[in-house]
Amino acid sequence: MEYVSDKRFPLDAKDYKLYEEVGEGVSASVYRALCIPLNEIVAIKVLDLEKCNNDLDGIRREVHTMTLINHQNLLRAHCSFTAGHSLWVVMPYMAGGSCLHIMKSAYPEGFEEPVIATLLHEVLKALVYLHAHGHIHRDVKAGNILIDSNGAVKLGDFGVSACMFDTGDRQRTRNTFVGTPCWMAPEVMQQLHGYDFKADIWSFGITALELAHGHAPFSKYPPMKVLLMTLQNAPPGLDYERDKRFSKSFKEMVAACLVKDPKKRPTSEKLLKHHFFKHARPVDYLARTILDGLSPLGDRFRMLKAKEADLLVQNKALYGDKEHLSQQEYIRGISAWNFNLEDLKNQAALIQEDGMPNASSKKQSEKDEDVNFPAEGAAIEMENQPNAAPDQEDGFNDLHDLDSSLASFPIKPLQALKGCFDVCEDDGSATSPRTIVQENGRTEGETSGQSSYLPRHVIPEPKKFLSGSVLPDGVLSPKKVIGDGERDHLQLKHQPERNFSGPLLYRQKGHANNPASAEDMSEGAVVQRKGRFKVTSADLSPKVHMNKEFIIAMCSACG
Ligand SMILES: Nc1ncnc2c1ncn2[C@@H]1O[C@H](COP(=O)(O)OP(=O)(O)OP(=O)(O)O)[C@@H](O)[C@H]1O
Repeated sequence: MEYVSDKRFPLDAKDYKLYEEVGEGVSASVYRALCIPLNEIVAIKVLDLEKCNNDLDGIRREVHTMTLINHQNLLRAHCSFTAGHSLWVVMPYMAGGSCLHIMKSAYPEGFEEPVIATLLHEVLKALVYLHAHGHIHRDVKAGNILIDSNGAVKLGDFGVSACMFDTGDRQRTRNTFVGTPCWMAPEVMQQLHGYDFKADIWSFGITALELAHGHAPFSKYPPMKVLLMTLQNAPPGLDYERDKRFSKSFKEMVAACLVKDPKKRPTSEKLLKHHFFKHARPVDYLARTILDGLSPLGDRFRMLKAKEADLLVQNKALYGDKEHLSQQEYIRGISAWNFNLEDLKNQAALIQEDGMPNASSKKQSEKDEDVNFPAEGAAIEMENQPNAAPDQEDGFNDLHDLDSSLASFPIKPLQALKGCFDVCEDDGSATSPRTIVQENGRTEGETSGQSSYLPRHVIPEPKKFLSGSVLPDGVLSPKKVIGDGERDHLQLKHQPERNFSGPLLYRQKGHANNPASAEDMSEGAVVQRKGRFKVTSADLSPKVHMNKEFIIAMCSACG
């Protein structure tokens, strides 16, 4: 169902009054606000453009998608404009907040099945619409499912969405590594043949588990481990024993989504017909159940933030290790993993510690080889389903040593890791492209020989890498909780500069004459964004080789 709003939201920060902060994401803070001329409460996402200087394409895409979409289950932006050094995206205020925040506040063990069915039903309708219009959301997760005070559900955050109809550089984004690791489909991690809207179906299945348990599978692990576990282990699922409270149809629906072979996953349209969704109720049921008795969103957000800050300090003092920090970051609701080379090295060290070559890993490898994927949309008898791995779902099993995990990959393992990190083996080969036809029919160049592990199509043009600061110094950082006095200051600092409604145009510094830009480009191999990571391939710069050395060191350390 589509809706049309003919209200005209002003494009000037002076027409809005910012109230409390109600959410925080990778590069943005979200505030409750009043649109003064319309006397309407809205949410304003304030993106610090300076912090996003590597990903302006992503921001442009998000805002563009948010203004074009028109479906009751998708969060549509009213308008957007720049204010000072920030981009403001004005959108409907969803007073219940995200499902993740609701769980963290009141349902740490997850929701009851009728609530889950109702939530997922609404989200799936949004996916059907997006997919039919050629979009892949690429970041379906509880943190991006927002609820209004009347129970209305909207899927938000198009920060990493991609359009299937795009051509050229933008289509190439479907061969980059974007998303949040726990929710990321194996084929997105592998980057071998590109991926399509079925990646959202995998994330949808992971989100179902997240809503059922209060956290996503593997959420306690750092991204490197999540990658390996997703690729090597049987898919997570609901367990007959542990998840007795859930129905067979729920378990079947999850199992149908979490099939490693994307071709065997149902389309969103087909999934919508699954009998599990017969249990979905009208959305006011959500208002009467999970929203009932909750304190206002701003208060919840402040309390969660304070609690999590305490926990972080405690855990750092107690453990000081990455896994606990990673878990805490997940609890914060923004899954804020740092993903840089030093982190990867540290994470590799963790894997080595845990990765004991043992009988169970051998057993697992054999088990994985036997994996049978259920036919698309077919009913699955969970008892006989070899690929459901409920005991691994929370990562209880030790991670196998890298060697055995490599052996159990359904594809060439190093290829998968190379896919993850865009390792190039041979500079020279980059100049001898061969032509491959991808599954999706596109024809792309690929390097030959060993370098064919790295599909050439994932190497963006250098112009893809935005470099340096796009805006002058003195950027406002709206990340901290602000008091009223500070808020006025914040609002004053956000003086509108240019109107970014409609097609967004960003000033970009050319990198040719700019040494700092060249540096940025070489770092393009791993684009770090808190919360998600996006790995793209730059040219064959020294830093890319650092990645290669790292992978090789890691492989030999674990072998
Ligand atoms: N319209 C809204 N109404 C109420 N709360 C919102 C709204 N939009 C976002 N939020 C809250 O702010 C949080 C962060 O917003 P958002 O997800 O858009 O930021 P992000 O930087 O893209 O984050 P991430 O990458 O972690 O998903 C959300 O998880 C949600 O709790």
